[in-house]
Amino acid sequence: MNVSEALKLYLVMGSTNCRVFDPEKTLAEAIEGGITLFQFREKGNEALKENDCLYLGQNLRQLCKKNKIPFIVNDDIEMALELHADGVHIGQDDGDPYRTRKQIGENMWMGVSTHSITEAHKAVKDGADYIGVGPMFPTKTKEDAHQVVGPDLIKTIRRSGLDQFPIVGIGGITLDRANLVYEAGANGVAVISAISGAESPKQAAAEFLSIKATKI
Ligand SMILES: Cc1ncc(COP(=O)(O)OP(=O)(O)O)c(N)n1
Ligand SMILES: Cc1nc(C(=O)O)sc1CCOP(=O)(O)O
Ligand SMILES: [Mg+2]
Repeated sequence: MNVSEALKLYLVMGSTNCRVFDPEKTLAEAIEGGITLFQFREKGNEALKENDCLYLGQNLRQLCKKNKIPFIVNDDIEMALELHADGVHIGQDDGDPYRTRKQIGENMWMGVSTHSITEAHKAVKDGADYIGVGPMFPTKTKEDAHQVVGPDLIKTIRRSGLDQFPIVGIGGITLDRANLVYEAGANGVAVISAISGAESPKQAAAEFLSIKATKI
């Protein structure tokens, strides 16, 4: 699977986002529903620490491996290497992408968060394999989220020369709004609460996929 295909339905999640089931069951259900990429993002006041975090990461990594879903680790490059992850995701304040690339080598994917055209072009120049663009809509999940940029920023980035580069929209994406992100030109949507907080993560994931299939 190449990066653009993997971005189609990207579940981002950690233990603090799982409202109905435990993280392992939430991920297993979402995989059954058809997610195409997973990011382990263990964040927030109640986040697991050290060995507990590593243990959960190992379990989720195993689940992804068994089901051939690429596994990305958020922020923590050491953990990504320890878990033999398929990639890392870093934000604008998470350190130098060149250094990250040196640490992970050429075989792991590097995703970079962006909130403007300038950041998008810099991320590409710095060697990102994909960019996350957000927030698409207001979100309560990330306390320190940037101001909303909306799907229009994806359209503008596409028109600015990055017409084929792998792009995923993130932030406040629900079943009702996903269509706007796909239509703006994203390869996919990255979702936390709309899947990990759903009564049925499996059904939620399947419904996201059906939107992509019918509206593009
Ligand atoms: C796919 C994707 N896009 C953006 C982010 C946000 O990264 P960042 O700005 O570093 O914020 P945190 O997630 O670390 O709080 C992401 N994780 N994934
Ligand atoms: C992790 C994250 N990054 C964002 C960005 O804009 O870069 S918004 C966000 C939170 C996404 O959670 P939900 O799908 O529940 O809104
Ligand atoms: Mg980060």
